[in-house]
Amino acid sequence: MAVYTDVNEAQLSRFLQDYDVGSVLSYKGIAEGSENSNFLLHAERGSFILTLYEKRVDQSDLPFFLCLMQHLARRGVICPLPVQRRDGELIGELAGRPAAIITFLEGMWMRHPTVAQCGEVGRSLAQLHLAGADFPMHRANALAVEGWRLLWNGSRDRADEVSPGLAAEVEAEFTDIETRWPNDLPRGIIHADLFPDNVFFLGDRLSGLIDFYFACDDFYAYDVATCLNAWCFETDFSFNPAKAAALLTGYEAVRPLSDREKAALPLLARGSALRFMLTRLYDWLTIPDGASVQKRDPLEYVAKLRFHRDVTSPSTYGLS
Ligand SMILES: Nc1ncnc2c1ncn2[C@@H]1O[C@H](COP(=O)(O)OP(=O)(O)OP(=O)(O)O)[C@@H](O)[C@H]1O
Ligand SMILES: N[C@@H](CCO)C(=O)O
Repeated sequence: MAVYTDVNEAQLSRFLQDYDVGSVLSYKGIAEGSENSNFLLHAERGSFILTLYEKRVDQSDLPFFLCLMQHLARRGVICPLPVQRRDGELIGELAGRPAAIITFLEGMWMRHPTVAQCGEVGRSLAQLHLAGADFPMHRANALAVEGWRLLWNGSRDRADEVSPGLAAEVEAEFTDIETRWPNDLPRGIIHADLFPDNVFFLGDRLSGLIDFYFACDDFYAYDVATCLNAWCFETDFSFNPAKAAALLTGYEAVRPLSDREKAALPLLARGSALRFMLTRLYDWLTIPDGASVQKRDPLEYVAKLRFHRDVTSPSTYGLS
């Protein structure tokens, strides 16, 4: 579930007086998501998502996330547009939490994306990278290599509870990845969490990208690597080369990858698999069973890590 903070009608009506959306027709909490409290809001002038930002989001990052969505939406990326308050601000306060309203996007996320949908994601990711190139704000990636160490320090001692031998395997990964991690690939704004549950489709047409709350500055090719992991493996964790080729072809139709970016993909995909394994492992070990936050399987990302470790050429991903 993802309603941590309840909002009553009087509080909401008062909050909406600062906006030009008319009065509330109806609103209800949204179960999906885990970071923030989200509500579907029908107001006289349209449908919106109302988000109350909870403790896992650093409040000082909110202007970056909301201004980024505004910037991208104005440049044609299909993402929510934050609604400005009458005073021009994008962030207000509701029930004691920072809160914002963004436009509602139609569509559904795909539990089993098709090859064609992977192509659409690649294309949209490249559009996002190009549209973000002149965004003037910056945010370091809190979950870049140094951040992974902090997560690992909090889980290493219990990693073998999840899978025997995992601690030693991850230590070896760290040594290798930290030594070889590139420092000079093309970089700019990345989404950093473009998983299927953050992409809506109407049929094969992509109808929205959401959840920019991990967006930051990092290598564009790292974002591509994250999408390879999130979109191009099947539920039995097997790699689907047709989906990878479609995703990369879609991406390159908009923003061709340089030879150095291509050559780095196996390592970046390994690093990205390690990053998501670590956040999942940390949650797995620290969130109590039965808590409202959904725990995701870290072993899925151990399997992906092992796959990329054996990749010797980017041609495995369908690149020449
Ligand atoms: N602009 C939007 N249009 C339509 N639905 C939306 C929109 N934004 C969010 N949602 C809905 O709200 C749900 C939660 O949104 P979101 O993924 O941003 O939440 P979150 O709390 O940041 O969760 P997490 O980071 O765990 O995915 C989405 O799965 C989707 O159903
Ligand atoms: N996409 C992440 C969850 C955080 O948004 C995962 O699947 O581990």
